[in-house]
Amino acid sequence: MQPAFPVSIVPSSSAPRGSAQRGSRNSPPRRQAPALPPQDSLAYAMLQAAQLVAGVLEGANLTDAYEKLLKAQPGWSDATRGAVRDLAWSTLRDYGRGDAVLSQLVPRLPPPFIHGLLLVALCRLAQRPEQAHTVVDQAVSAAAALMPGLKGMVNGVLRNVLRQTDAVRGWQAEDEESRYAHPRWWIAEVRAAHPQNWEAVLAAGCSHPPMSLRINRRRAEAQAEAARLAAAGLPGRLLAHGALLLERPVAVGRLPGYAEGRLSVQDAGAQWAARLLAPRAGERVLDACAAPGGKTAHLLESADIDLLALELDPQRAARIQSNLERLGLRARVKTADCRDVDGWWDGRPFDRILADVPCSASGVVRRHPDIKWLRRKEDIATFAEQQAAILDALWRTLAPGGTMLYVTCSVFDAENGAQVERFLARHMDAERLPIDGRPAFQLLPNAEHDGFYYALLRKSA
Ligand SMILES: C[S@@+](CC[C@H](N)C(=O)[O-])C[C@H]1O[C@@H](n2cnc3c(N)ncnc32)[C@H](O)[C@@H]1O
Repeated sequence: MQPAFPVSIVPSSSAPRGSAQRGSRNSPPRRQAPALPPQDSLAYAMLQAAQLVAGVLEGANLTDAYEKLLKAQPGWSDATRGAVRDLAWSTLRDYGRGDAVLSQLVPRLPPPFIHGLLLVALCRLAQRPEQAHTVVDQAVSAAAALMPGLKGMVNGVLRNVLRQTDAVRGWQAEDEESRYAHPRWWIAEVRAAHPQNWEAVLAAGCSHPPMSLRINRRRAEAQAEAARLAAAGLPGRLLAHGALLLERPVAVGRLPGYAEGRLSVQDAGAQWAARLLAPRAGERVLDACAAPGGKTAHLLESADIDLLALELDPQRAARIQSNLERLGLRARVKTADCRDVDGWWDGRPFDRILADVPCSASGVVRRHPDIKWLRRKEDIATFAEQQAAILDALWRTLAPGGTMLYVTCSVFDAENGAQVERFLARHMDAERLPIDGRPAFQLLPNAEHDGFYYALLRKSA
């Protein structure tokens, strides 16, 4: 799968000098800071990606940091935005691979920017070995712009890597974290939960994610919409449950029909939620952890229901409203902690509840590769506690005979099967309804969809 924006960025020496270059002929003479490379150069994209990677190494959220950067750089071309994104995301997907090499070649941990830059360069060298010398030159230019005193070190390390390709392969193969590009504890969790498929799950976690669309059946017909997109150069395949899997990802702004609310971007795995909960016209439905509202909207597209959407984070709650407006849908949206039932519930029970709980996001790690670097094993128990509290609180608000769909985008058992087992042990009035003949529906990430877990729980009448 190709990245959304193929990186077609030129080396800095052949690029025209861009507006990012500091100083001008008319400026008064002063001590010159080293010039930034031109914006359309690989060196510039590497420099920006290195800063994003360095931020993550110090604990920053990648998506937030990237969005902040885009706001600060409104003049970037699509190519520059795409190149920076692709370099940063690819580098972070490669967890452990660069560090297996650096631990052999660099005696002391370099400053975060240089550490990030070396990781970006190593990832790019692995992706484009035929451009090895350009990659090294561009990495050195990036270092020269921000930390000129360390450009010789960057040059030396990367040239060493080029001279020792067999040794590099050996170091990476020896080390489990490098071989599977995931933290060791994570590998162990996946291996225990999915003994037959653990290597495929880890490989999917390092791949480029697919892009799927959800057709708004109130405004468009699936086959006709797929044909319209194909005619516009965006071919795709309709999957059995109605999701349209695009052959190639595309920027949302280039999707015809998006602004008109005929379609939304939603992973094919996430599109099972509305089908499995299957609300009927007139029912009272609660979407308890709703932002940004993808599943809320799908539920409303599928039936005329009375829906309450809850969300803890007020900024994220605002995104639900704007998504619903684009799609021509209506729901009551409330900012609330769904565990604080007395604070938001009017006492009228719900026929159906969607509990799409906060989780480790280990099933969508290829979209958020910073979580491989930031999560700790202990976080899983914290998520599991939070999930149990949410399930117990919501159960009070479900009508006798009603159903609750428990959803995570995790591949860890503590958040999935083990969580549901513990819930069933605590609630004698709960039974698990089989999904397609199985006790639960675990979708493992692959080329069609991300990783999700679904369990359907029914309250005794
Ligand atoms: C997995 S995301 C939901 C995705 C959403 N269902 C969708 O399909 O677009 C979980 C959401 O739950 C929210 N959340 C976390 N704890 C919550 C709580 N106690 N009450 C309500 N919302 C909560 C998070 O802020 C986050 O937006």
